[in-house]
Amino acid sequence: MPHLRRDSFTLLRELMRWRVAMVLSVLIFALMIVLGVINTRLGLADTAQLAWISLAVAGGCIAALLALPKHHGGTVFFVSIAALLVGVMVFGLHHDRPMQHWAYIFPPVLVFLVSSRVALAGMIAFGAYASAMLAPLVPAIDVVRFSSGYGLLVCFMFTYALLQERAAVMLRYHSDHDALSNCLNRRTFNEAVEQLASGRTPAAGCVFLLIDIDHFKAINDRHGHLAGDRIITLVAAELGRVLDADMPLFRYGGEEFSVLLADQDPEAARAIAERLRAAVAAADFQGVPVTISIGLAAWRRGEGSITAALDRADRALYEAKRGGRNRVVADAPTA
Ligand SMILES: Nc1nc2c(ncn2[C@@H]2O[C@H](COP(=O)(O)OP(=O)(O)OP(=O)(O)O)[C@@H](O)[C@H]2O)c(=O)[nH]1
Repeated sequence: MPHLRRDSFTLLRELMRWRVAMVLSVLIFALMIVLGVINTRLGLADTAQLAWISLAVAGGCIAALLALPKHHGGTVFFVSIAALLVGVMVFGLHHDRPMQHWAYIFPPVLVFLVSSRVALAGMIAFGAYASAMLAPLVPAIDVVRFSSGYGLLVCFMFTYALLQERAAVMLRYHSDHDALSNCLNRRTFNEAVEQLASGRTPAAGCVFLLIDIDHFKAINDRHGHLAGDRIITLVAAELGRVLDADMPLFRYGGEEFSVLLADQDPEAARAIAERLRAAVAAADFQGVPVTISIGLAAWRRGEGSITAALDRADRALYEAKRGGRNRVVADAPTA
């Protein structure tokens, strides 16, 4: 759907990032209280002080995360940590203090921020940078030890990020598609319509096609519901064959489909609808005669609401049914 940019998953990812940042901050806060108390009891003033400073930083992070909008908060948190880690490396070099243990935090931080491939490039670059910083400060064997440990961590984190990405792609597919017809589902349709209406896509208008299988109740009654299901799947496949890749097909309801033609001229849209109708009428559905009726309505930004256009398409579909079925009808303004 090139014209219909969908961003609910991006938003979800940003909200998850905020949640992870929050959980992490709270855990570090709790850990620092424990470390602060233990170090104070052991009389280790320096490390206790470090724990109290970290406690204050974690507390500040929690406050900032609560104050920032959730879809930015997590990103700001992880970008700040990544910048802080680079700062720590530079600080270590300038003060002759090896800081390699901090470098191990970088891979998980990066994995929360960017895609697996970008994270891999970033992790390698940071590892090389940290090793180069370490080289003048410690014996060569310690640089080798650090690089080996860090390299292993990179392998694990990259694999984890790849798995996460794969799971997200599958989850997204299943949440966007209808299991019976394999078309995009009604939720995706609603989201596409909402994005068009709110101007979050470059498209300035669209044509809706509402498609309904004719006499489907009779098909179910005569051939059984399983055969009915099979016909829904086959009709969807036939419609998909006629439509171009940038013409999304949705399962709108039971035996109803919809097509959203972004920035399409109504005349051309009508020709597409005719091609769909003719293709279904000519196809062989395992000996069952199947036809479809199509209602069509155009919408342009600034010319009435998008739901009113959908309503017009629905009324045009009703006219197609009333006119004898197996036909395309455009509503009056579109025609
Ligand atoms: N097999 C099957 N049937 C479904 C599904 N969803 C809806 N139906 C059936 O589709 C039928 C739709 O019937 P109606 O809305 O009365 O319309 P129709 O018989 O297609 O007649 P017209 O639309 O007027 O041509 C109902 O009997 C529903 O039970 C489904 O997923 N599978």
